[in-house]
Amino acid sequence: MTTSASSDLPALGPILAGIRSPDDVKSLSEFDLLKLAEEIREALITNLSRTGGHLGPNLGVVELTIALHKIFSTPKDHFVMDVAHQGYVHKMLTGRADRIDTIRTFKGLNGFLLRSESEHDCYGAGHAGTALSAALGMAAARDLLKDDSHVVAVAGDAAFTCGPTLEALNNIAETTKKFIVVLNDNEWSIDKNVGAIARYFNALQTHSTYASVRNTAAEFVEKIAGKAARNLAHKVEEGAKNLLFPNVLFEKFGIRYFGPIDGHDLPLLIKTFEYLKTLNEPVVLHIITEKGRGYQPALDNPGKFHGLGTYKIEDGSTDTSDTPTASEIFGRTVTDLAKEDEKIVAITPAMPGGSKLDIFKKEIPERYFDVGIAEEHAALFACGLATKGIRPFLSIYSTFMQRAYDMIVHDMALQNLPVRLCMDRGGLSGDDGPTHHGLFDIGYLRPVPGIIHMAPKNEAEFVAMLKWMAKYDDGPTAIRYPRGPIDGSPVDGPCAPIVLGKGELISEGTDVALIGLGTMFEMAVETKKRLEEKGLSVSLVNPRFIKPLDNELLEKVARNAKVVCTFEDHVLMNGFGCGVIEHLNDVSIDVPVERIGWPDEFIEHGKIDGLRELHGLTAENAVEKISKHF
Ligand SMILES: Cc1ncc(C[n+]2csc(CCOP(=O)(O)OP(=O)(O)O)c2C)c(N)n1
Ligand SMILES: CC(=O)[C@@H](O)[C@H](O)COP(=O)(O)O
Ligand SMILES: [Mg+2]
Repeated sequence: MTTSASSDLPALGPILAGIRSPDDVKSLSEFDLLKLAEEIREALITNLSRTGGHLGPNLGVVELTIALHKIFSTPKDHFVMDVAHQGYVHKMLTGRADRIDTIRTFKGLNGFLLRSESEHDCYGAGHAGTALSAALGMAAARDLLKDDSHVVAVAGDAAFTCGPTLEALNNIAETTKKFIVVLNDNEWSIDKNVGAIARYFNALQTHSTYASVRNTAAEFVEKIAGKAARNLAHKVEEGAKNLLFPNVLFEKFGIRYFGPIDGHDLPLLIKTFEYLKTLNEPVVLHIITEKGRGYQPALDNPGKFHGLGTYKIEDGSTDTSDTPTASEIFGRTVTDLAKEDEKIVAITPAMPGGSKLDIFKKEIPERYFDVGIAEEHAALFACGLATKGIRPFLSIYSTFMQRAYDMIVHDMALQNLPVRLCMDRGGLSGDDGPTHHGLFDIGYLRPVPGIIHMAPKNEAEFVAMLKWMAKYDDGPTAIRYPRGPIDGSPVDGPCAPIVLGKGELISEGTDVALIGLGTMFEMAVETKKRLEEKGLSVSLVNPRFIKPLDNELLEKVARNAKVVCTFEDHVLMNGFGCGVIEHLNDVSIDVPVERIGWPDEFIEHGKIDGLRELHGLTAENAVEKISKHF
């Protein structure tokens, strides 16, 4: 393997280093393609050990992606990848191999496909379930425009548990002819895939007719690729299971099913795509792959290596921290609460590891529900439970909660159902970038009548709020908390009791009123210190509640201030600060309000501190904005 001349270049093998565009893939011999696959795996394992990323999913699609670029021609043809976290190989084969060591780093390659990053990225993603619908749109446009491009949607087995995927399946056969779906089945979501669809796919792999169709499979390959391919028969028998296995699910959708075949058998994949390309009907190719293929630590622990930070190549070990993450505090607390209250249940849409509800699953499995990648269903399911007096804690990342917004309004709030919405990754998420930053939940929840929305400033308050939510049965409650630790300022003494709609007045002053929401309270504390060094008298408030706002406390500090400043890990548009401005206006308190928060734009990927500095979420900037009023 070629190592870079200097440590700042990616480690690329000679064949991979020579790939400047997919055309370079097409000119390679089968032998070199197999070598290329080895070099891509080396490059993924080596470079991602330094940057982190979605190693497991990408190791699973090396042969698939090579075969796609061997047979099809982007950007004329279109590859639409579901979630697109498995797009690193595609990036390397479309002229970005020399930047693979920048993946998910500031100003580096995005961790998902991105239209603005390359003409070969026809569609961006980050959230699951979008590929088939978007690809169908491209196919319909192709038919209208009468061009002859091919559209290939690549979706994992878990993506098929996602509502929009099934909505697309319902439409494909009535909308277009030439359309290829690749079902990349590795039996894993982030954690083990769940539900009836996962079991159905598994049944296709193990169906007893496999043995009886071996000859048929060999004939199938001969039909695809001519007699020469027949000598691949032993490969076919090994790699191609039930090639012609009648498949109810897809056939009923009017989609011809092929597979399952070995998704790591590069010659077979190439021959199969060569054949499928000639068909003028919607088809699905079911391939069986291994998540983490080629790297034993990832094969041994697909959940950990789905997406991770930096790791040691030799054993896949990662740095650990003694400081618990907010998710760990959440998982532990809700599990302990559930041991005291049999009405408490936990729900996750396919994120037991990320939400740390795997703690709950282990200790109280009978009251734990993983519903698959199905946020809309998760919210409705929680509503149903709540009608019967059950106390559902629904954990969904803030960004994925956007999927369930109508259920929050139409089902939860309108019926005043006591569902506990636990929005993990509330705030900037960092590495994953704009598709994953949880920067809009205040904006989309604040207008909803009757909803309660909280944000804790530190661990003690987080636990206290969860305990309060466990008892509060008079309607929906929501709490937002960050990715990583919530180790804000240590509590001086026990956490003051949580009282609905009441914030905390930490100090009173006559010049400036600082209101720091959630984890941004820390920045308000630092700002207070700097302002006092300038001789100013500062009030400091921990609001605790976004809704209902503590109007009495807000009026008290605003009347005594020459300027108010709010701090939030959320966009400024319709954020917490807007609520403050609205109320002060409504009670005719005419005091200027400065706001520290994210600008009205999608924030790129990168490390949180660097992005805060870049976009002015700092105590320094707060002091500068406030000082203009004196
Ligand atoms: C709407 C939404 N919910 C949850 C996630 C988190 N997520 C990212 S990848 C993934 C699992 C995808 O599994 P699969 O489609 O089988 O692809 P694989 O990683 O196995 O290749 C999940 C749940 C997401 N990206 N989008
Ligand atoms: C691709 C995807 O949506 C998940 O893998 C996500 O990247 C997980 O985010 P965390 O790392 O914050 O759990
Ligand atoms: Mg999968």
